[in-house]
Amino acid sequence: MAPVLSLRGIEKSYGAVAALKGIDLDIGRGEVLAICGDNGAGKSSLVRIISGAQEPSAGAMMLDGRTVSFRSPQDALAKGIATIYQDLALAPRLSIVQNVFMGAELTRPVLPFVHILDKRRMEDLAKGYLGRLSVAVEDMHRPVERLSGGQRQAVAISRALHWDAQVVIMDEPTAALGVKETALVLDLIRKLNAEGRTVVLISHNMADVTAVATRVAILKSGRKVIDRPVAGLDADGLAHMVMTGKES
Ligand SMILES: Nc1ncnc2c1ncn2[C@@H]1O[C@H](COP(=O)(O)OP(=O)(O)OP(=O)(O)O)[C@@H](O)[C@H]1O
Repeated sequence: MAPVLSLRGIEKSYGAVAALKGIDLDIGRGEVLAICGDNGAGKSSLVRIISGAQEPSAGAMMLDGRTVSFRSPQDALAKGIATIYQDLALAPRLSIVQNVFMGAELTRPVLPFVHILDKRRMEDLAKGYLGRLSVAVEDMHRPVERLSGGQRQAVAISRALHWDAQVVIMDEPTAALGVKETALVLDLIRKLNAEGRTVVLISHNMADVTAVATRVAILKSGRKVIDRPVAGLDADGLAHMVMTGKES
């Protein structure tokens, strides 16, 4: 599988703390890559680097084989990498449509040089994105604070679809969710992947990882200690690897 994103020798230090130590990682196009590791292993630091939220202290990143650096999360998004953090960055009081198009509102001309919001088109498109994720919401003007946790994830993912993100990074997407909502979110990941999009899943939940991931990279004390297919692993075996940093 040709990597969509490659990391070579990525280091990140915070003063005297070395959070990432020489990470080499290839993220294959169309895979669901889980990144696991104990607290403090370096997962968040790695995500912040590939999402454009912070720069590495050393090392290189290649996007589609070309060296790249991201100036900001917006820059990474414009280059096809969307990150969905646990808080989802949604505006709770605003509607589904407003959240999907936040910062990318569509307009239409009504007079020369006069444009107004194209509410109909945004509503239709938002409905289409949720439909592609098999999430049916009747009222697209419902504030997102009135949606379930899984539906909110779907709104955040719809935003990534609007930007046509090729890589969607999801940081602990099921951490705050119950069983039913977790199942919905895992299904969203499968749907995204079925469209050919690459998903990077940061998770402490080994059952989620074995349910949807094709490959797992395990970090320990800032190093990548394991990088292997998920096939043939169960949640207990994976948990053991995360704890010991060794293949069992
Ligand atoms: N802004 C920061 N300033 C100083 N040290 C930091 C900072 N961010 C992270 N660290 C340190 O870097 C190391 C890796 O942290 P990081 O948050 O990347 O790990 P993690 O695997 O995401 O952990 P968790 O699962 O708890 O979120 C830790 O030792 C942490 O204390």
